[in-house]
Amino acid sequence: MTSLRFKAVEAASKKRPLEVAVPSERPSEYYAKYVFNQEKMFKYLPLSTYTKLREAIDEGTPLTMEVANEVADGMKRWAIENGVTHCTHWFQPLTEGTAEKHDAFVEHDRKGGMIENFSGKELIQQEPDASSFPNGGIRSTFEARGYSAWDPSSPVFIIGDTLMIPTVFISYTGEALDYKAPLKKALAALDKAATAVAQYFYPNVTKVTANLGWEQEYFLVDEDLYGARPDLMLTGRTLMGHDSAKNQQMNDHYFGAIPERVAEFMKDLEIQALELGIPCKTRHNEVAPNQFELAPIFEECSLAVDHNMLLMSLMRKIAKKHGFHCLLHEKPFAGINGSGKHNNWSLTTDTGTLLHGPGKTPEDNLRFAVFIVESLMAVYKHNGLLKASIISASNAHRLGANEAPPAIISAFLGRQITEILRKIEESTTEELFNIEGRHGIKLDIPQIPEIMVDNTDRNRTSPFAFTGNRFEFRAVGSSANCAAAMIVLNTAMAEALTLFKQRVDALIEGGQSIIGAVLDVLREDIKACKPIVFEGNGYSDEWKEEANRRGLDCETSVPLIIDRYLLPSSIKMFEDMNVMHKNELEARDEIKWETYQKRIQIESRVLGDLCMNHIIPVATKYQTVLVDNVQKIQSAFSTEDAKRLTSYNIDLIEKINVHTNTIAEQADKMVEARKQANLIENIREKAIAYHDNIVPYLEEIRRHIDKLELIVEDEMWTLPKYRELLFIR
Ligand SMILES: NC(=O)CC[C@H](N)C(=O)O
Repeated sequence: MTSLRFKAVEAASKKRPLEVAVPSERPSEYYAKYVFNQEKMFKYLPLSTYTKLREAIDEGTPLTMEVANEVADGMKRWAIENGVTHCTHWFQPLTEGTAEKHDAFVEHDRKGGMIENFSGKELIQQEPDASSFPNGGIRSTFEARGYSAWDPSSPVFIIGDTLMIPTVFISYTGEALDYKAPLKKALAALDKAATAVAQYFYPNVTKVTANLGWEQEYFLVDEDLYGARPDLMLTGRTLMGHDSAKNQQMNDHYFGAIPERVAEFMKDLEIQALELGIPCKTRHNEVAPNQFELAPIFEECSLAVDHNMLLMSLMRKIAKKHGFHCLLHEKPFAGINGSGKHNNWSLTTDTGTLLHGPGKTPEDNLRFAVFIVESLMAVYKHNGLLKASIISASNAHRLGANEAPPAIISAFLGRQITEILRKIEESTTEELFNIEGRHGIKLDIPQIPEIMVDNTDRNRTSPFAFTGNRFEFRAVGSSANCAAAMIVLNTAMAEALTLFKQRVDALIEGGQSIIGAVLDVLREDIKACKPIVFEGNGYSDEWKEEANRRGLDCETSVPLIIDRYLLPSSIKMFEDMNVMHKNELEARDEIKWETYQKRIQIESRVLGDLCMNHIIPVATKYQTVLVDNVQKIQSAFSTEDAKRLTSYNIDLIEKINVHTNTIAEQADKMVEARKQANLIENIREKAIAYHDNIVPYLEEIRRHIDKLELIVEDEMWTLPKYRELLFIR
């Protein structure tokens, strides 16, 4: 069996780039080819239907069944022209993936034949009968029905022979069972709160949209090598593997020339993504060997979430075609960079103002300061909850090292913004107002240059960094659904702005001018949110101590971080902003604890198997070779010479013994610990037991395996090594 590794290495080394046929049209021409976008709506729908659908999209007015039927009819014509035979509701259950169940267009024509039909009812609502989606106890099996309902603001698209209809997924009793439903509500709450505050400065604003630009990091590993690593296949990460002598220390991969096989994969991916309307912009080698990144142009948040989910599934599929496996795990390899999905977040008004961007007038800059400071208030007040929104069994491995932020949420502002906030805080309203001749008053807030030198993503240890006209939430993990983080961030921002407005309005009612009232409350908040601002090295031990003193959430245990969804401040925020009720939050936490516990359970089982079926047998076999050698030397030489000649191998034999014994012993204890943990009924307690009692074994066992990897003869080692996984492409 040793040969599986070498066969895989050989097969992988022989692979050549798979040349991709590039469409004859330009990207701008095939962009959104498979999306039922505005252009297609206009072409395939009667004008009155088109207008009503646009109203539903822009203003959220519900569609009547009559209009839905007309829309379905137009969609069907477009779909059939593209060879489509099936349709499905496409939704985002709480599994981190997406779900679909295809139905063919066909129906009996009552004359013994078939017709192809697609009705408005099928478009707007389905009842996926599967009761097996995670529901955290909300949906008991006797009411197993869940509804999926079309969200007209997310465009319908085609994949292969199927018309994909993006939907929200809710229970029979109306609770959200997915990421999309609460995201939509969070965005609505944000729109309402941000519009009201933006109107202090720009009375014409009627809508505020949250933007999201994600950066997807990923690894590509040759599929043959992947197939020879049971841990990668079953857990998405390597549970063992000694460092490669060369890894990322030369910094020669980052932004280097893209390897040819990978370049063809990227080309293929981008063509298909563009055809689905994903505006791919950037591609490059990331820091770790065999690590890469793709980032599109930012989009409206909910659409960006759909596009990221879609992209992740395209990546997995297209990678296979090119003989790769795409790893989206946050930390597939120990000791080198992991993969994040930095979420660039900003707000824009329907009048075209970027609320997180500086402007030209002093009023613009006051508005800018308000939106920056209220973002900080949101992050400060809910820093523990924000951490809960990004934490998972896999992301926990990534945080705190190799350019990923630590498990303490803080915000980075940069020198210029800090200076502006200090000036506002320290000046009185009178000082900030300049009487400007007959034109009345002028605000004396310093100009902010559009390019802020220290606001690139230079502070890579900051989880929430201001980068010039947006915040970059860097803590989000590569495999996550961005919606989890975006639900919390947008809801927290909605709450911060609502509270801001309440206080400003109270001052205005008391006779203050608008600007004066805004300044007073802003000054209060600049002071209040200071503990969240941190410009230094997030990895240092001093920061951990300092953050603790500042009262920031420093918890590192995943099951305990998950608790933060049920803090009184979290429940109040979600309920006040009408995003989720307590029972929905409880259900989500149940799912999170269960997912965590199961992932650790799987890792622990896989590692147990690897120990028994690979590591110990291989090490013992090599030990026998050594023993054989020792015996032969002893029979050929004098006792004295033999002692000298065998001392090195005898030492190795003993070392192997120590490691294999420890591995066997620890693996037994790990099984015992699992048995104990499995007796626990309460899912939170069980997750805690897995975290406290099983995870340490995974680490300890790995340490001994990695030592053995250095001792055992290379030819005998059955599992592809880090150098092979990371450098063959
Ligand atoms: N260049 C980078 O920004 C590296 C980011 C890093 N891979 C992360 O985990 O977030």
